[in-house]
Amino acid sequence: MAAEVEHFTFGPYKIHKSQVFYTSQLSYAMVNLRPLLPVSLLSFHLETVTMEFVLKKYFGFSAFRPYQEEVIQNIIDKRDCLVVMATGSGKSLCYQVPPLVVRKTGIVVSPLISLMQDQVMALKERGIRAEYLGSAQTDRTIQTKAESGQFDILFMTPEKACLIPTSFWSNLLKVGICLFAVDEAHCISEWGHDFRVEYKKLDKLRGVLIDVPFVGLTATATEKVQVDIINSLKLENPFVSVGSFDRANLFYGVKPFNRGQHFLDGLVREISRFVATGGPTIVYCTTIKDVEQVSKFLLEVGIKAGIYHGQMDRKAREESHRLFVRDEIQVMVATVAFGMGIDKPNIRQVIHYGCPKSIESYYQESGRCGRDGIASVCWLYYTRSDFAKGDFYCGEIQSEDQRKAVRKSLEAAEHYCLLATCRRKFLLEYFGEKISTDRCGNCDNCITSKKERDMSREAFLLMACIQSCKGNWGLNMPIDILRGSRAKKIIDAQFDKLPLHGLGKAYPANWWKALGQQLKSRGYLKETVNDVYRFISVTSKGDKFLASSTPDNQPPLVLPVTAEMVDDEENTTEQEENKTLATSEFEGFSEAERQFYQMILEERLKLARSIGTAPYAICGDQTIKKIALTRPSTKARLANIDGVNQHLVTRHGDHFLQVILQLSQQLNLTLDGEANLQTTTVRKVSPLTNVRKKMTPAKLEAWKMWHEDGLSVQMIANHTGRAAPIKEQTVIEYLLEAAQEGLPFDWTRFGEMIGLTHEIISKIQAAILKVGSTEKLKPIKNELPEDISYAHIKTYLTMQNLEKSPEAEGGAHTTEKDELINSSSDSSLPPLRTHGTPSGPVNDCRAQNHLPSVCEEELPRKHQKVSEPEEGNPIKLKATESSLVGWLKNHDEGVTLLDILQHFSGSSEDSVVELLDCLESDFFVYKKNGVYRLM
Ligand SMILES: Nc1ncnc2c1ncn2[C@@H]1O[C@H](COP(=O)(O)OP(=O)(O)OP(=O)(O)O)[C@@H](O)[C@H]1O
Repeated sequence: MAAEVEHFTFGPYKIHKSQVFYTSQLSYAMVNLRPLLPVSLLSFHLETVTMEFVLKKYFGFSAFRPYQEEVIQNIIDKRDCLVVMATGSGKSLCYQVPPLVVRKTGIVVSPLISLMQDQVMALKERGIRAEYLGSAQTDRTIQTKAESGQFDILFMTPEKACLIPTSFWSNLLKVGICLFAVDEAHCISEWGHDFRVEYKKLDKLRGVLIDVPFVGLTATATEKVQVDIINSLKLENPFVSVGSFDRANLFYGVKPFNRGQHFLDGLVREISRFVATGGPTIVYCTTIKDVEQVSKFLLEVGIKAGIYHGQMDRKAREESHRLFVRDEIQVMVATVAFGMGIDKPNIRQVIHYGCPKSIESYYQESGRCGRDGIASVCWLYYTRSDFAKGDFYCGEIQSEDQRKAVRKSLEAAEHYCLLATCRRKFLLEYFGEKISTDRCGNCDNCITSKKERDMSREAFLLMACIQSCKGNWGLNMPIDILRGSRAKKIIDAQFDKLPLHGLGKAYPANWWKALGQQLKSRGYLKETVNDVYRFISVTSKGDKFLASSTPDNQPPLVLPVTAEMVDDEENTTEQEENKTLATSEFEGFSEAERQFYQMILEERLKLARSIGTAPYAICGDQTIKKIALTRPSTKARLANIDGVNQHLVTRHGDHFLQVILQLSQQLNLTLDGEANLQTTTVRKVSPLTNVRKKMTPAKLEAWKMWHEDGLSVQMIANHTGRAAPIKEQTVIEYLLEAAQEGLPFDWTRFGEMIGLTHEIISKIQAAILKVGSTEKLKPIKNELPEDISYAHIKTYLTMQNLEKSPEAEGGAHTTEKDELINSSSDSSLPPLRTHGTPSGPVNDCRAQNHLPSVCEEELPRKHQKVSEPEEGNPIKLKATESSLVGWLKNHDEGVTLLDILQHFSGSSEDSVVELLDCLESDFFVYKKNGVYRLM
């Protein structure tokens, strides 16, 4: 890292560094000098100041995951942090971003050399200056370079951190250290697994690294372990961020097995299926003997499998690791020695051949799977003898406390194996997380088929969906909706917006037809025939069933598994994992696009080989999928794809564009399509279940009281079942949140209850138009009369967000005054755009027959003034790089191409588009959902 400069010079301007704010806003200097500076100079400033810019530039992502921003901000503010988040949730970003924002070195202590090496490789591929110090480092100059601040991120082992001379730290402190992160911080605790004694000594550095925030990060820490980490690292008033442990994209399954030829044949068959679809697999064995045996079987059928265990020499282990991480071999058979040190995001299957020694290690090892969020599978095979290994695992452990902890963890692992109920629930509750549902729908126990079984949930879904179709269709339509079809007829009727859309993907169409047949024969459904058309509807018996059901809870409805269902269910059960992958992997892909995807994966592999890195370090599978679906023809469009960083565009952009063009021609695919990749992280956990997971019990309870028990907001607020009354405003917010989460919602009742009239809506719309953004409510409220409350504004915005037209949903009622206002409509106002839903079709009243007040034609004349200055502006502005950047700066919420063309009416559309293309490929401007924003 270069020595820190005191002043920045821009032509005649000299700015002291103190005038540059390291915040998510543009710097002081930029704001003041923007109109005078060419973009090439602005870039320097943009790069130094924004967290979002760092995220897109180096990582290619357009949005932080929920907790990341807070943790990063706290680190930048020099506060100690403890981050406990699921594997693959994006913890690393929390220590990777601050050094790039504040331009000081971040120190990261990591337990394994291989892990550090992989992370360094991936960071370098993003244009980040990263290195590591540890026994395997052969370059003796690294330490000297590091202490002069030449690296953004410096990894080191705990041993190195403790042994390195104090002069190293004092030199580095002079040039600047922005954080001291301890990754896999559970190693610090004797209560956790993987206890490492050197971790306990790290606290000594507190006295050396004064004023440097310490950050502990781990994916597996019970409350006890969290306390241990805080105490051991002496974290002072830490910002603690504990997220969900749920890995929703992972399927969990367990089977007992007997070691032997027969089982191994089956296992090899199963692995072959994954390998055929390009799904990297790890097989964890409990002994080296098993590693050798399983790999021998795999090699015999021609599967290239690597092995990894503690008795191999270091070189052989490293080579095995390298080949797997770089996609040169698809299967790794290993002992737990191949544990924390894998940073490969696209592992699709983790098999445990034998019960692991603790539930923590199982969670950690299985968690290596699907870190890129794509559906993946974790199978655990156990024998009863595995449970008797407690003494063996205790080995040489002296401490009685630790022996106890080891035994307890093994017991928990045994419990997990023998469980008859939801495995995810068990795992989450083990880590202290409560989930309100008993069935996740994505583990073997939640999907097991029987000859006769309770199909209440499926019946609920089908009947509710038929009801949503309002008796206007045959059985195929609701089935297609449940199965997530995006056929034209479904899009046209907006059935893809139904909360039920896609909830029935787990079963094929024939399965649903068989269920429909049964429900018909039992009087829950009826079919009427008109001419040659058949219409399906719910009978009064079906209505009663629906009335006594909630999305979480239905009265039992045990139905026989018919022959048609048996075939499908057996298939579903036996090959659940493959089906999940096969369907979700290529959801939304045409056959040609699927081929395109496979071919471009190959190209990425070749590119990675040629530059000596891992394919995932260039970009993740998820990004490759988006490329396969959009097939960008320009660097600007490539840069726009989530996961594409600046380094990739600069270094490999031309190569990628050439390959995309060539493959598109070869496969007869057009360029520049619109990606609609909603389902790449598809999982079998139903979204309704997720709703319950996301909503807190208090919110869900409020919604139930309102929706099911018909209570008023006032009654809910003062309900006697609650320890203390809550504010009515809070209840309203809870209810709006429930609507947002997709729970059934009666907008008419809600609108009436809060007194939302058309007149009020018109006023809110006009206020929004005047304020120009919906990001903050206060400015909107300030534009409105006293009697229009935040509840009105929030309700209106929620409906907009959910693309609910107040009229169609009955969310606003009409008063005489409303009619008067509506009759004085005017068509001169620009379309209303709300934050987050920039130009959705539902807002376009020419396409939809929705509430007039949502459309510009119907806004009252008195609001016309709002847009007059723009319209009446006689000066035709010309767009240049700096004028465009300057103007975008004032539109945080983004603008459409039309907005830009209207503002810069002195420039042609072609020249504006060309300018935008340049700005996009240079990472100044980012386009999302048709809206341009400054990065
Ligand atoms: N804001 C984001 N947007 C999109 N993807 C992200 C974001 N943050 C992280 N990721 C991706 O999520 C994946 C997992 O991230 P990361 O390796 O940081 O997880 P982790 O929590 O550190 O996992 P582990 O505990 O296994 O080390 C990576 O592929 C990473 O690129």
